[in-house]
Formats: sequence, structure tokens, C-alpha cells
Amino acid sequence: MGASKVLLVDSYDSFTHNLAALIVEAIPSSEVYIIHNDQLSSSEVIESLQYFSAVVVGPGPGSPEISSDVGIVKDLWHLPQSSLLPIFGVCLGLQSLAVENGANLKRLEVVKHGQLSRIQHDGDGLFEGIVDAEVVRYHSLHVQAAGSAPKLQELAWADDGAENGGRVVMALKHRFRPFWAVQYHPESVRTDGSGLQILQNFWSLARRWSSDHARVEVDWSEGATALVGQPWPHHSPCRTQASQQRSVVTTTTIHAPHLTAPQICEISGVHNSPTDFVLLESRAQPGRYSIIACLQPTSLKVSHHVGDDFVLLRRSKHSAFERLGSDIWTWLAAFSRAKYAVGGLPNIPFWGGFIGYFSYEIGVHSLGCKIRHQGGHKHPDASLVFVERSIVVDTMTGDVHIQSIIPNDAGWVAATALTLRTAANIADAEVSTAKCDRVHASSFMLPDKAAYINKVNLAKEHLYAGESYELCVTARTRVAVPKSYPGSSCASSWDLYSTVRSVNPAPYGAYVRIHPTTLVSSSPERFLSCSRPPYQKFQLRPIKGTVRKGCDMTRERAENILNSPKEIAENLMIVDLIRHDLYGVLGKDVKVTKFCGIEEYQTVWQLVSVIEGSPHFAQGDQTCDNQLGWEVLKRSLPPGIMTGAPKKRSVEILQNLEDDARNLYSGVVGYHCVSGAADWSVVIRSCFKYDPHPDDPDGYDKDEWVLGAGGAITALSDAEAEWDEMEVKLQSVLRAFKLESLA
Ligand SMILES: C=C(O[C@@H]1C=C(C(=O)O)C=C[C@H]1O)C(=O)O
Ligand SMILES: NC(=O)CC[C@H](N)C(=O)O
Repeated sequence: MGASKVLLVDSYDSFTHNLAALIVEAIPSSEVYIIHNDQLSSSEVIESLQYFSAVVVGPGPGSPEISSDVGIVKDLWHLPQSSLLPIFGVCLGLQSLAVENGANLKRLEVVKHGQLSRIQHDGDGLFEGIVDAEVVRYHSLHVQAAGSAPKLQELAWADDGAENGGRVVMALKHRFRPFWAVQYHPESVRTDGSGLQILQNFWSLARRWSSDHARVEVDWSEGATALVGQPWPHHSPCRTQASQQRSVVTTTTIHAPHLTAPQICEISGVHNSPTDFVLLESRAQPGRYSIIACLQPTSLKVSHHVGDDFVLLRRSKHSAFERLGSDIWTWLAAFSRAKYAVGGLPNIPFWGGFIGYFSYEIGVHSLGCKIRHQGGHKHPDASLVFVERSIVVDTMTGDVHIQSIIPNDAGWVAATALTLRTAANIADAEVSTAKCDRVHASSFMLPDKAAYINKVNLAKEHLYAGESYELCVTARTRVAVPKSYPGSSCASSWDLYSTVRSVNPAPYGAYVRIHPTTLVSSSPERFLSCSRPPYQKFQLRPIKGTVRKGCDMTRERAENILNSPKEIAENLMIVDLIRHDLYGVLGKDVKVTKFCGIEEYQTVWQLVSVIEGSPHFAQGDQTCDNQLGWEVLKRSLPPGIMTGAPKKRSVEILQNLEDDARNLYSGVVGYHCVSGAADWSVVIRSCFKYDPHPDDPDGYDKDEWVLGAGGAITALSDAEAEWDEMEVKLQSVLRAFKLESLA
């Protein structure tokens, strides 16, 4: 017997792949095909139904009464008898079933986003074996079928008490057609075992209905693939020729526990501002390794603007444009594949490879959203250097590894090891000389409080209307700093980095000077990492939930605040979104290994979760493996913590709410090693600047540093408290600057 095929109709939600994973778990040997609700015409969808055993209609933003929000979903409930098949609806799916059958649609008084409820049911077959279910809800709208939709039967309810005037419908079935639906999210990680059970029960009911009606699916054909594509999960490995010659990494290790990464940077020429320089620094747990790129004039720099169909390649004074086959990600995957290297030390995460950043807008583009703020096109949205020589400091053991992937480069490795050994002897005797004075600024342009509060309130309106479950609203601050020239007393960008790392020590510090961009980052947050293949493990570490430290804020008080339903809900929504992102490429094996742990940082306490996954498909030969990290990155950007959920609609709303492009802020910075390992942090608690345009008269005496800060807004957010939270995050870097007195 072939696999049971299920068609999953996605309304651009960020939990769809979680539902796909649950379907595959619930239905033995099933295959799930996912289509967007506007991908095919109604008649095409109806034509495709003959190949499927059942349809699942997923959740989504918006309203079942708005045609563009539900697309062809609304037509599924009016299928001609000849095309009828079992359908299961989730959330927006239930609401559409209800509305199309005449039920009343209302707004909840108190919306439920990421909230847990116990449900009561009437013992109908859909709930067989489920006694006491605790389920996660993500909805602003709800339906009432009793009295208005005689063809529908209510099956389950949540008692919201005074909040929403008593019972809220949680499940429905059609009395005459094989349609069942739930208002809650069986696929959420916090829904109990009843989530799996409800899908299994649906499948039993569906089988029974199909057998009673002698319904048999038509054998799969190429025509079906042409309509609905490949089954989930869909992953597209790079097909370019792998290089026959593999580079071999040359490494020498010295033990130098007192030699810090910044000292090594200073020895390696960081003060020479016109050159490029890159440091990724771990200054706090859970970071461990610091990576210093030893760039040469011939090091390859790759940059790309969102929307362009080419990359700019620069080496020494030469530059060339190269056309992208399909997009920047496939270009990077192909390049990485050709540069596959072996023989580095197994414990060191980075042997050589790309280091750099991707802007927020590049992620927005990958999502298929139109970019509203054109600021993004003036500056590179991706800027990377290909690092062949590097120094990696293991902050735990004090070992310093000097490595090169250039053939016959043992001479450089040995000479650098000697230089560092000598420096280490001096460092043993001295304390670090790195400056950490606050940087003089000539002006600050801070976000306007009233405007920010207005945006928070507008965001809440979108949440009440069911457009989004959570929105990460952010604002920019601009700081003008007198320009530093050789010999001047003004602070350089490296001085600024030294100050930022001392006022806000962070696990994912970064100093990335790839002209025309300079980034100074002290991010607490890993976005995505993956270990070296084979047996790759991917990890995301979202932080959601922030409490400011201070003398009145004990750990116990912070824990009480962070363990509140509001903060947990904020984090849960992102955990579910990230599971969806990872499931999208990896398929089955995605796990939440930590849920809402409390972690302490320099100025804040944060709620942190960890989601991990491994590819369940064969990864092919080793050289091919080193590019899967690019695909996972592409399909996970922009970071969900910086958008909210569902991602696409939230990004669209945020682009309208915010006044300018986010650029590097909300993007990612990190590396992709030639071995296939990678680690990217979220660009927050950071600032960046661009070299002035030659026509900009102000650019010669001032640098403009841009800082972003914001926070997740939920329906439970208090606008004043959100402003305070944004300020706390902003201050983590803003306090590295000091406003010059005008006297
Ligand atoms: C938006 C920022 O931070 C993000 C938002 C958080 C929150 O809403 O609690 C916490 C950490 C980050 O994911 C920022 O620092 O600007
Ligand atoms: N999760 C969902 O499908 C939500 C449906 C609808 N947008 C609501 O908020 O009620």
C-alpha cells in the first residue's frame, strides 16, 4: 500500500510545518503536501483532491471573512459531492468552516495568544480517549455556531469566565459532511498529548468515512506533482560540482591564557582603520570561542544588495560583478562547496570560511515580502569576507589556535605563533591596555516616546484584529561622533568596540569592519548554529522576556515576572515559530531542549529557550554537507524574535509601523566554516555605521552610529512598560557614548 497523502493548506502561518510534523506522526506512513491558500485556483485544488486521503486546513493571520486571508479555503467547505473528502481545520481553518456555514464571528474581549486553556468536550468521536486536555490558543476571533449554523455541531469549549463572557467554542464538526475543526493549536509544543490524539482521531474518522463512502484515491501521477509539488520537507541541495581538491587546514596551538582576543587584534593591525578587520568575540557564557580573521589585501570580499541579481566580489584593488544563479544563498552554497576543507582540529568550531553579516531586509526579501524602506539599497545587505587565515581563542582553556586553509602556509602559521608567544609573555606580565572610556558624541537622536507608544498601541490593534499574535516593534537611535583620524584624540570604531565590550560583556560580541560597513555588537543572542557534518545538529536560542536588573530587582522578583503567563506566552510563540522554521528544512527531528530558562546578563534577566534539530534525510557525500547551513539560514531569516508571528504578516505590519529600514539591526552576524559548521547571532545590543558617501559634506568630520532597540508586543503589553524595556535594551550600548558638553 502506498503512503496516505494529506494536502495541507497553509494560510501563510508560522506554525504550518509543526502541523505537518504532527500529521506525519499521527498518520502512519503519510506524506504531507503543503500549498499556500492562493497558490492554485479553486478548480485546480479541486482537481488535485482526487489524489489525497484528507485535507488539513492550517491556521493563519487575518479573518475568515476576508477573502485574501483565506484564499481557496472558503471554497473547500462547499465542495461538490463528487470531490468530497475528509477535512480537518485548525484555528483560522475552524473559523472559515464556521463562517461559511453561517456562524457568527466575533472578536474576543481578551485575546488568547500563546495561552494555555483546559477544554471541556461532549465526548464526540473526535475527542475519543481524551479526558482532560490542556491546549495552546492563538486567536483573537472566535465563532458561535449554536443558533446560527444548524449544520454545525459544537464539540468542545474553553471556559474563559468573565474575560470572554463564559464558554468559547474550541471544536466543531459538520453534521452531514466529513469536516472537523479545532480552534486551538494541537501542534503547539505546549499542547499536551491530546494534540497528537486529536489528529489520530481525525484520521480514524476520515478512514471510516472514506470506507463508508467507498472513496478511493487516484494513483499519484506527474500531473499531481505539477499541481502541488514535492512532499514536505522540501530541501534543495546545491548541485554544483564539488571541488576535487580539498584544502587541508594547518594549525598550531599555543597555550596563552592571559592573551585576550582584543590584544591579538591589536597585534594583528586592528588600528589600521582603512583596512578590513573582523573579530567575533565570546565575552560571556554560553559563548566560548573568539575568532579573529587575519585578512590580507587579497582576501575575497563578497557583498550583495537585496533585489540585485549579482554579487560584488572584491580583492585588493580589483572588483568584479558575478551573476547569481538563483539567489545569494545558492551562490554562497556553491562557493562553500568548492572550498570544502578537512583536517582542522575537531573541537574548534571555525577553521576558515565566510564571516560577515546579513541585514534584516535580506530576510524580508527571502520571505517574499516587498521591501518598503529603500534605505536598504544604499548599503550592502550582505557583506562577507572569505577568511583563509585565522586565530581562534578558546576562552575556557586559554589555548590559542593559529590556522590557515591556504596550501603551503605553514610559514605564516609558525611566524604568527611565534609573535603571539612573545606577546603572551608580555601579556602575562601586564594587564590589558585596551581603552574603555566612553566615546564622546556630538549629538543623540533618540526615539520619540509618544511616537513609540503610539506604535505599540497600533501594534496592539493589529493583534486584537487577529492580524498577528506578537509583533516586535523597534526604533532607531542615531549618535553622531566626531571622526577619528590618525593622530586625533577622537575615538575610533575599535575604541568604541572596546568600550561596548566592557560595559556590556556578551557571549556574541562582534567587531566587523568590512568597508563601507562597521558593526560593533554585544549581542546576548545566538540565532542559529550548526555543528560540523556529518550528523549535523542545528540549534536556535531565542530570547524573549526581559527584566531590567537593578537594586530593587532581586533574582526572585525577576523570576516571578518572567514566569508570568505574559512572558511565557511571548517566548512560546517564538519557540513554535522556530520549530516551524527548522521543520521546514529538516523534517522530523526537531526538539525543544530548554523551555523558558532564566539567564542572567550584564544589565538584564532574560527568558531563553533552545530548539534543536537534525536533518533526517541522507546528507549525501561530505562535500555536499557543508552547505546545508546556508539553506537553513535562508529559510529562517529574518529572525522570528525580531518580527513576531506569523512572520510574513508581522513583517508587513512592522514595515508600515516603523519609519525606516532596520539594515543590520535585526539581521545576523557570524560565520560559515568551510567544514559546514556555522554560528550566527542576532544583531541586537549593537550599533553600526557606514563610511560616508563621497558627496556627503557632513561625512568628513562626523560618523553616524545607528542603534536599534525594541521588544515583543503582545495583546497583554503595557505601552509604558514597553517603552521602558526598549530603553533598557538601548542603554546597554548607548551608555558606551557620552554626550559632549557644549561649553
Ligand atoms: C528587540 C530586541 O531584543 C529582542 C527582544 C526581546 C524581548 O522582547 O524580550 C528579547 C531579546 C531579543 O530577542 C532588542 O534588543 O532590541
Ligand atoms: N491562529 C489562527 O489561525 C488565528 C486565526 C485568526 N487570525 C484569529 O486571530 O483569531
